[in-house]
Amino acid sequence: MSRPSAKLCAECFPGALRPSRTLRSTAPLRGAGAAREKSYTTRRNGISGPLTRRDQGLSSVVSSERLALPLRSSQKARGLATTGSDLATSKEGVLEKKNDGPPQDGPMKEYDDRVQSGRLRDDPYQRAIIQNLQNMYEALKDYTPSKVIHPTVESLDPQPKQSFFGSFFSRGGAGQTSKLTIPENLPEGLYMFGDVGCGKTMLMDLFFDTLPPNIKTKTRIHFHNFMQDVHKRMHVVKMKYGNDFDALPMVAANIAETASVLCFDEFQCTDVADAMILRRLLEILMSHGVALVTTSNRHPDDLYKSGIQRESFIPCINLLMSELNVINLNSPTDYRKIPRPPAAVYHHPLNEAAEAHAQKWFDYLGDPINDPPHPDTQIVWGRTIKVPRASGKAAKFTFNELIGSATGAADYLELVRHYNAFIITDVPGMNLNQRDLARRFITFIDAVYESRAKLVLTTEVPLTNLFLSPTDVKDELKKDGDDSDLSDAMRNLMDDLGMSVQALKNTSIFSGDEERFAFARALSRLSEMESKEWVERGMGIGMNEKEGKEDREAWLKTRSHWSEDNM
Ligand SMILES: Nc1ncnc2c1ncn2[C@@H]1O[C@H](COP(=O)(O)OP(=O)(O)OP(=O)(O)O)[C@@H](O)[C@H]1O
Repeated sequence: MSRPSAKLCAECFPGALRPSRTLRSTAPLRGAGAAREKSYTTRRNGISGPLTRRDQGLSSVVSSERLALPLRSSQKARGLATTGSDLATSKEGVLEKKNDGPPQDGPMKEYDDRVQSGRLRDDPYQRAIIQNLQNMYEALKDYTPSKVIHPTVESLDPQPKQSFFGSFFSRGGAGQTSKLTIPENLPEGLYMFGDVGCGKTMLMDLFFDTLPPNIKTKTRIHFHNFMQDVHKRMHVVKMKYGNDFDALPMVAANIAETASVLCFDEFQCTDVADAMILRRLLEILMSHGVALVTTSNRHPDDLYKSGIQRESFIPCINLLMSELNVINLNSPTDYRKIPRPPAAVYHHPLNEAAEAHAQKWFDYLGDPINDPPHPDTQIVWGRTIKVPRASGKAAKFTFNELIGSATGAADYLELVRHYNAFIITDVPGMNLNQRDLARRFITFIDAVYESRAKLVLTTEVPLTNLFLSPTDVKDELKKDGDDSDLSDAMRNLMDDLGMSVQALKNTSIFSGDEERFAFARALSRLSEMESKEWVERGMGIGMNEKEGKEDREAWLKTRSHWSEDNM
């Protein structure tokens, strides 16, 4: 049966008839991105100095000192679209959070309040970013997203066969000029990037919490979880209409229906499956009038750096550069490194005391009286993950059991949905030869951190040497053959407990920036997760029954990430 092409068109998206900006994905959109270019600075652990090659690659970075940009005329545009996104029911029960909180004054006022009450330190770099978030808030106050128009099944039927990658990267026009249009009145989104621990997520959350009340639907989600959900939804649609069916527009329309503001934490692309659909996905979302805000550890130019078919991903980078305000949070402070009382959740070496340590925490975080330790299982995509010891909401694994039975982000996300405390014993020091194990373990640490769960470890070596021994680093640095570099890097290494980001940047141990960031972030997160505040949150320590209950509820609320609630 011959059916119309699956190319997105005005017929599927009548929004094209509204005043709009047309996307042309093939022509380099650098012009638009470059137009926003102001100047750039670099943050290397607070050390200023000549720009490195990588820094110079940040050609379109807007320095946070210069970020108080005027609103665009489109941001000022009012009332061009009709109301339509104030529906709050999600078809598949995911993705949406209804915004029916009290009217707010916006992120700037909230930041001031938190600084005044001592909850935040005043940080001039963050203030510059907040000014941009405040601008977006002002634009959103006058924004009425138009009604989402869902594509028809006929319009999405299969296109003629192409190569596997080719068909995904180019469907709907990555390789051609797309007919998608973005409404003129859509407030310009934000892409905030910067080093680990400098406050990107905190700023985005603050913005999310203070969105104006006219924004009826909003979602804040970890990007990993978001993409997982998108793939799941696509799978469901394809099961229904066939493998060649162009599921993405349908899925994107459903998402747009549930979120007129979409905030992504830790935007990244490490996976060809994501790379294949990202540009179209974001483009369709914006064409439905979804305003995007995202945090990332990297500039758009550095996304998917050594990925398969990287060149096909360039239109996605161009889209981010042209449609979002790309800003660098170059704060020199890693807030996670600010000393906090350690709660001794990590123990090394693997001696007799280590097992006692693990048991003590398992008893404390689990529920040995009502739910004595027992084996448990969780199912991910039809696969079984064995949990050797579970009690209450705590799970205890040896490192080998964990890495052997749960091996990827999907598994770890499933685990953090079911448990809120993890005791992992016998963690070995990992060196160059165990990169794979280290990668998996870092993914696990990220999942635990994101879900605000608690983590107890017994390790062979101190945490700072966990993924890399000083000998590895020394050997690696020697390869440079430059003594001054070597001593500098080694001094950094020693000064910063052997693990400064700068020293890592000088080595080739990690196969790319993606890994270096993941590694540095994991260490930063581990240090936050050993703080007394982290460990005691929700445990009601030193509180009466009522306070303890409130403390627990507040903590469970911070854990109630989108995926946890809804998947
Ligand atoms: N101005 C501040 N004063 C006090 N604490 C802060 C401030 N900014 C951020 N923090 C705290 O520092 C920690 C790290 O911040 P956040 O998670 O936002 O960093 P990030 O840049 O998103 O890091 P990553 O890239 O690793 O996700 C959080 O606990 C956050 O609440």
